[in-house]
Amino acid sequence: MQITRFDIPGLFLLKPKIFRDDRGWFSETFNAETFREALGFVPDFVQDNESFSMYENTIRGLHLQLNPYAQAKLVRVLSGAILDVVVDIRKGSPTYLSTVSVRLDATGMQQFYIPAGFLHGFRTLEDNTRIAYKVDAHYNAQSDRTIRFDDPALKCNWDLDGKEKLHLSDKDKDAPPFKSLGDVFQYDDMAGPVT
Ligand SMILES: Cc1cn([C@H]2C[C@H](O)[C@@H](COP(=O)(O)OP(=O)(O)O[C@H]3O[C@@H](C)C(=O)[C@@H](O)[C@H]3O)O2)c(=O)[nH]c1=O
Repeated sequence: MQITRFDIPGLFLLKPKIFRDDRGWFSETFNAETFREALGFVPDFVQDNESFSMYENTIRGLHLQLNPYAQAKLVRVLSGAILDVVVDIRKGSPTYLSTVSVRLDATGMQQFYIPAGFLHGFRTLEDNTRIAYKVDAHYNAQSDRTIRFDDPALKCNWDLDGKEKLHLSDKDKDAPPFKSLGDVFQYDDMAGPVT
């Protein structure tokens, strides 16, 4: 498994081994032992999610679940492509409010590991984009929060030129700014494994 690290410790881009032959290919998309060997820990994933977006420039996010339902996520693309965007919102983190944008696509088969304590969202880069992600805490509607994807206080790079027609849910269109959230995550409580 190939691992790429970022300026924010704890985020990883993983590229599992792909076995190609005359029929096509095979890949283990998650193996707890391989994950442990690569990163030194294994998230306790409890839920697998998929979403399908019909249109390019669909934006989902920025989302989080409050504790005790805060989620680490392992995101990959099954068809199409996304720009995945995260923001470190762990108060006291050396990289507090730093943000990373990373392209994931079906052909690259990259997987993006995002620890708990981050805002997460993505923009589809193609029509008919389907993503799959594992999470280590169950969905909890009462803990679910959304923050404006284009909040200027967050400086996220969505790689937009302003001319695109964006597709957002009503919830995401009406999302409040980051400052309304308050300090919901403390770095000392959730620094997580950094390898
Ligand atoms: C996320 C989620 C949603 N739902 C339901 C609630 C709602 O009726 C419907 C659609 O939910 P949403 O509009 O929140 O779906 P979506 O905008 O795709 O939300 C997702 O966005 C990405 C960026 C994330 O990071 C995820 O954690 C999640 O927040 O599905 C579940 O039943 N379980 C879940 O785990």
